[in-house]
Amino acid sequence: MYHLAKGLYRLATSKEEYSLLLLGLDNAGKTTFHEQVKSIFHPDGTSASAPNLKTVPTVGQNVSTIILPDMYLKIWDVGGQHSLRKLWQSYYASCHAIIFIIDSTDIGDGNLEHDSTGRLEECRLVLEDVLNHSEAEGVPLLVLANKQDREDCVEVVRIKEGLVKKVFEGEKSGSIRDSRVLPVSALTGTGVKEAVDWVRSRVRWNREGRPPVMR
Ligand SMILES: Nc1nc2c(ncn2[C@@H]2O[C@H](COP(=O)(O)OP(=O)(O)OP(=O)(O)O)[C@@H](O)[C@H]2O)c(=O)[nH]1
Ligand SMILES: [Mg+2]
Repeated sequence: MYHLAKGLYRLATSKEEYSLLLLGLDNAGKTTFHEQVKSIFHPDGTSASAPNLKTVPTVGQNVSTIILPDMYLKIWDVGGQHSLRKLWQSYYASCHAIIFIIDSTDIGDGNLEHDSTGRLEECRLVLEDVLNHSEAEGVPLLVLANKQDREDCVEVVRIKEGLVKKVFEGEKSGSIRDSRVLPVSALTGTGVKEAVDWVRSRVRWNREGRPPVMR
């Protein structure tokens, strides 16, 4: 009887947990975004606090879990430096969504067909590599055009047309995945809540394809 009651209690109180992987080149703003998310949604039930925006390049990973009314969202913020990118693939099989963050001030004019002064080509290669990995197949992908607070940023429509659409057209598996491109400023927090809301709805939508972990 005790075990039955305990089981029923667990069932009634447990929640779905989804994992979110933050990717992007070094300096794109992943950790800054992560800090804003933590400050807005308060991880592990802690009280609200100002975001820590003094980031240093990530070596390894930063992990947090935010508690939402209907789910736990576990966030994996990994290092984007060249030598660390080979570690990303070990997260693909267990993540439920990927946020790929782009520094909109470091991609020339945002169009692959033009000569570029920034890291556009590097960004394309890295994004393509993520999308073509078999374990990332079908995982919802949110591309964030970050640093939109800066005057020298490329605007989101240009990034969508000039980079993301072209990468998607070349996706090897031709797999169907939910995707979206949104503007954001991780530094000021503009667009951060909308980004998390998109992920929340998409991981739920994809729960048959990638079932959550019950906690
Ligand atoms: N103006 C502006 N600066 C930003 C924004 N987001 C991040 N930065 C700055 O960009 C730099 C890099 O930010 P990080 O969040 O550490 O970048 P990262 O992607 O985590 O870098 P790695 O850990 O090396 O992969 C920092 O100086 C941030 O303050 C933004 O939205 N606007
Ligand atoms: Mg970082």
